[in-house]
Amino acid sequence: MSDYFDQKSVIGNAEWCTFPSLNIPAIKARVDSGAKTSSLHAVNIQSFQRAGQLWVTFEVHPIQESRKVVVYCEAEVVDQRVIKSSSGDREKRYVIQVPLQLGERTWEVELTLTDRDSMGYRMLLGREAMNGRLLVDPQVSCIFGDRPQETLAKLYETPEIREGGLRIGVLASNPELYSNRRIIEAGEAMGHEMQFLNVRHCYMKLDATTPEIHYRGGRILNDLDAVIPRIRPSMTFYACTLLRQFESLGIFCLNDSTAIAQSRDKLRSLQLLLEHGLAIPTTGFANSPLDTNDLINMVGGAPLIVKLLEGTQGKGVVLAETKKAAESVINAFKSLNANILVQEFIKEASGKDLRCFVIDGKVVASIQRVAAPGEFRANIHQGGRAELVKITAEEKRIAIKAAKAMNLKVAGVDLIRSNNGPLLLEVNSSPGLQGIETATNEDIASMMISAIERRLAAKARDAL
Ligand SMILES: Nc1ncnc2c1ncn2[C@@H]1O[C@H](COP(=O)(O)OP(=O)(O)OP(=O)(O)O)[C@@H](O)[C@H]1O
Ligand SMILES: [Mg+2]
Ligand SMILES: [Mg+2]
Repeated sequence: MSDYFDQKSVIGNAEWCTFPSLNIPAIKARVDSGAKTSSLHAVNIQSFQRAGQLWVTFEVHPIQESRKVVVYCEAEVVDQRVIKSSSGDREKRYVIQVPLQLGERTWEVELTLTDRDSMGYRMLLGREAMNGRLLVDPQVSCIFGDRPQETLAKLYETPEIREGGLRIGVLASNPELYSNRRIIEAGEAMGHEMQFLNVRHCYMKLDATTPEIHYRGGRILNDLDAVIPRIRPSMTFYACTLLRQFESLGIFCLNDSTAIAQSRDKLRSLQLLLEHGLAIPTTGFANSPLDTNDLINMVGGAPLIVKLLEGTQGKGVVLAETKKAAESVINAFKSLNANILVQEFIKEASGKDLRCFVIDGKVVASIQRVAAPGEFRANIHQGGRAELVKITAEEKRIAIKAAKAMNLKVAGVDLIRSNNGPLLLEVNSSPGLQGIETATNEDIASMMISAIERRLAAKARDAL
């Protein structure tokens, strides 16, 4: 029996812990043998690959009820688990394994990372981490010593602050997406503080005197210098509301809410492009199936293209080879209440289109996408491949003009080459980086960051 007690230390209901590998000298943990795993309250969790392994970067606010001290951490991910929180929500969390120092002893523990700071305690010490080592005396706390305010102030005297760098939020949905990872990587390499902001985790306070945007857990985002929106179509409505709020707080958005909203409306965009004197394939749109026949004639008859207004990645684009097929497809979509447009088929494009990446009124890279054999859609998602292309001066001029017409600072402009010259297909407000960076070897992510630097430098000069 004496052996049993020799191997174990008694701890109280709360203890100060140290995580040497995370550079956290002191964090107060709630001891909870009712919980299996231990958790650390982390925000801005972003995953990345290092030497073939999944890693995460995250920020810890080690001091209770304060967000002033921020420790930037990174650790290898050892597992991902779905955890049911006390509120009953299921959340997928990263698990890391790090040495924990408590008193004189140090041992490896598993921690799940979660961005919800539970009232007060920044850490929960669960029973798995205690097994074989610790016994709990629930009546006392801080048996291994307290850390008064002065001690904490000393321990955290040198929080990492990047001088001169900007605070840039990447407003998106998936931190693991190539484009989002690249933008964060490029921003950090250029000395900025990059924060991945999940659209769904942002919420806002509309108020005449103190408008705010909060991030899940309560962090306030009002002090950002800029936001890079990378909005997936399904999140357009909510994300644009958030962007309007950022704009009203004076935070620069690389692509503003109005421009994004109108670029997501295919018909509105085509109308705008025409208003600016840009050529598009002849396009028809009608509300009623009664007008199908004339609609088909309007765009020059079959073969023709039918497009779902809400489609992306080529999914809602159909080629109808004959008039009969066109009628069936149009009427079928209509009967499902889907909004569609019909468009003249540019056969001579032979499954190729051009993607021009425009930043701040310049074409910074362009590729040609070539459809898979037997396919007319050039989308990479439909098996198309990207290849290098030299675009003409006219194509360049059209791409720049299209981005400008849509008022987009960053745009992916899609063109096809017809017998009557280049025609515009669409302008994307969150163009992907993977295909185009890989094919051209250009560092487009850094160019996006530079656009923010230029803009904010100009703003600062104006303020002088
Ligand atoms: N009128 C047309 N004539 C010939 N080919 C076309 C025409 N419209 C579209 N295509 C081909 O189909 C592909 C997909 O069409 P489009 O870009 O309009 O829709 P989408 O790709 O679904 O939208 P998004 O690019 O926003 O994901 C084009 O890249 C092009 O290769
Ligand atoms: Mg497209
Ligand atoms: Mg599009």
